[in-house]
Amino acid sequence: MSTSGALPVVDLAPFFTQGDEAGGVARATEAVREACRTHGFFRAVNHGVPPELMARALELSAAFFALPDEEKAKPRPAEGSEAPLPAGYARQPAHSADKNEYLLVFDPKIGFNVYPAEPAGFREAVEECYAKFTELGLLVQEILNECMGLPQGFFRDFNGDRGFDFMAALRYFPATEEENNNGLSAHEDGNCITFVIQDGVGGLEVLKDGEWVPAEPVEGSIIVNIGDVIHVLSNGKLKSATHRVVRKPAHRHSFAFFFNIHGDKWIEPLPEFTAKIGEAPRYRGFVFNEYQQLRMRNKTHPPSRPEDVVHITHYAI
Ligand SMILES: O=C(O)CCC(=O)C(=O)O
Ligand SMILES: [Fe+2]
Repeated sequence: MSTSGALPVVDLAPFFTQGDEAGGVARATEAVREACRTHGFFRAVNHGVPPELMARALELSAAFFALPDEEKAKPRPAEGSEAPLPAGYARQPAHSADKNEYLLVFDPKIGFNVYPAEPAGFREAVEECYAKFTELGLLVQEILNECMGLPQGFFRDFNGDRGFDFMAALRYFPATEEENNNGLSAHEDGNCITFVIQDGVGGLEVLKDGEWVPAEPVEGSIIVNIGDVIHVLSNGKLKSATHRVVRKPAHRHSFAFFFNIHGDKWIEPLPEFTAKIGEAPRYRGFVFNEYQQLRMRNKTHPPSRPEDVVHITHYAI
């Protein structure tokens, strides 16, 4: 497979400016719709997250991951924590095909988080980023509400609980000569909407019509992608695209923010994409937590055959 093309770019500026005589909101909404139908990914610019904050968070994250292993291992999940996933530092196990390490955080308001003592200012930058990504998630969710033709405020009601969102500061190890240079295996995201910021190293790639399209680093921009929940709700009209990270000669740093949904939610294709337009549902319904657990099992007990890994196709009709 070759690499070609580029991700669609969407300028979100019209959502942050007063007055819309020129119809910028409608054009940007249409651009999001088109990108989500064709690629499942787009590059957002003028998204409301300050570029200097993104740069600072990435720099401080690089300083954290450069610490000795004993230091990095200190932020461990609190004993008996009820967080949906273990908060704090983790490294992929040696047997894993994925060669990366990460620090996982939840909404700072909930109190699951454990932070490293160093570098100074890292916690503040992480928390500021988290708050800004939450705002952006709410905005993009509103845009999807519009471009999916759903009743006004549908997502605000259906997905108003932010307790399952989380963010990972990631570091990928440099490519080596001996192994395959997998940083993160090809996968689809299981959540609603994902936001990624990255340093200048590169390596994130998106599968589009059988070709890997690089999501190249462009300073100040944010990569946005649709996850399996939106894919199912839209009966497959908005794509949860397969993507991966290929390792490069240098360490790569990124942040991925997962705008998620409560685990108890029932997920199934919405009437706007089925009964109302005379189309058959392509997925059966499921409780979101059940799918999360199946995805987790893929990681903790990877099936020996790749075809046995659970994807959203598990629920395909
Ligand atoms: O680090 C990246 O660029 C992407 C991370 C990602 O795809 C994920 O964590 O699901
Ligand atoms: Fe992903």
